[in-house]
This record gives sequence, structure tokens and C-alpha cells, in this order.
Amino acid sequence: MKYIIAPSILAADFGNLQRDIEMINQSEADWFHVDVMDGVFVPNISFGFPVMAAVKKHATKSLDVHLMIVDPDKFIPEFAKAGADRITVHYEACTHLHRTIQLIKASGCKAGVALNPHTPVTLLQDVIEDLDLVLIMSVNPGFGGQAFIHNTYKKIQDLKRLIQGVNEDLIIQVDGGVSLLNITKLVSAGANAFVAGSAIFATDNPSQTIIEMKNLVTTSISI
Ligand SMILES: O=C(CO)[C@@H](O)[C@H](O)COP(=O)(O)O
Repeated sequence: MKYIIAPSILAADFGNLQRDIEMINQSEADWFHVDVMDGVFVPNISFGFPVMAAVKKHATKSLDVHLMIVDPDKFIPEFAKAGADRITVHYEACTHLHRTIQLIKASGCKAGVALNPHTPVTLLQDVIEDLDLVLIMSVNPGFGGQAFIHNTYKKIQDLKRLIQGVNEDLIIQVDGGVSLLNITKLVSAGANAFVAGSAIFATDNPSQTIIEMKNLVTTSISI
């Protein structure tokens, strides 16, 4: 099982974006996590295609795009064209989720679905075989730097049970308030991909923090 650390560029310094992208390129991180917010699905606006293109131009690792937008079908092909490797849409934003998953795959990307803290994992039962990734939001989406919601551990365990014998290669990603303080417990619960924004970028030495996250993950899987 591969464990993934995906720094969220939402927490990067946009005035020094190329510097922060280079830091991730040189670090032990695995993916770039790209948070797209539309001010409708979530009460915040982040960035769209121009920033996505700037990240793609300099990034040497794959782009994990998290769409916090309504009507994602309208934009999926364009995000794929802009360089997304994985596209994750929100369960709560999709009327025809199965169709949306098919569209992501037809656009050449791996497909993920994100669940808000109030949305149970059982609602994914009938599409779970079609997915490459499920993103469990451990904060309400819209902002970095929020407090981690503790019910997340139980949700990861619920998802672990749901994929048993059906799609055991599915990536279980956690996003929101992930830090050096809770990553070990998240691994024990069954998560294998970790998005972290402020826990990485708000430290004096972000690349060292990424190494420490990786070390904690490696230590907890070898126990
Ligand atoms: O999607 C989101 C927020 O909606 C996240 O990716 C945050 O950007 C993570 O930030 P931290 O909680 O790690 O600061």
C-alpha cells in the first residue's frame, strides 16, 4: 500500500507560488492538492484555470484536483485539459453522480468523490466499484486552517468496511485539519492519502514537516 502526502496549495503564498511549487517538487510529497472553490457550493472563492495552468507549468508531481463547485460536469473536461490527473467532485454537488464519474474517466483522469462531514459513506455503496478515491472531509469545506472533526476516524473505518471485497485498492483520502498530531491515528483508522495545508505551509520548514509526516506514516504502518 502506498501512502500519499498531498500538500494543499490553497495554503501556499500566492505571491511566491513558483517558490512554493518548487518546494513541493523537491520534497517528499507525492501529489499537489488543488482546491477549486466557486463561492456557491462553498462560502469562499479560491482560484480557477489560470492558477491551475501556472501550477501545471511548474509542478513535477501529479495534480489532485478537488472541485468544491456546483455543476462540476460543465468544467471537468477543461480541468482535465489543464493537467488534472485526479478529479474529485462532491457527492452533495452532483445530481447524477454515476454520470459525473464516467465523465471524469472519459476525460482521462482518475475519479474521486468527496463527502462533507454530514454525509455518510454508505451513500456511495452503488458507485464504490467505479471510484479510484474517496475524500473524507474532516472539516466543512471552504477554508483552510479549521479544526479537525473527530467523527472522521469512524467514517474512515466505515469506508474501510464498505470497500472490503469490492474495491480494496480504493484510496481513502482525508482533508482538513490534518497534522503531525493526528496523522498516526488516521493511518490506524485506515486512511492512506493525506491532504495538509496549514500544517505544512504555516511551519518554518515546510519540507521538513512533510518528511516528519512521511516518517509518522511509515512508523505507524510498521507497528
Ligand atoms: O479543501 C479544503 C478546505 O475546503 C482543504 O484542502 C484545506 O485547504 C486544508 O487545509 P488545512 O485544514 O490543512 O489547513
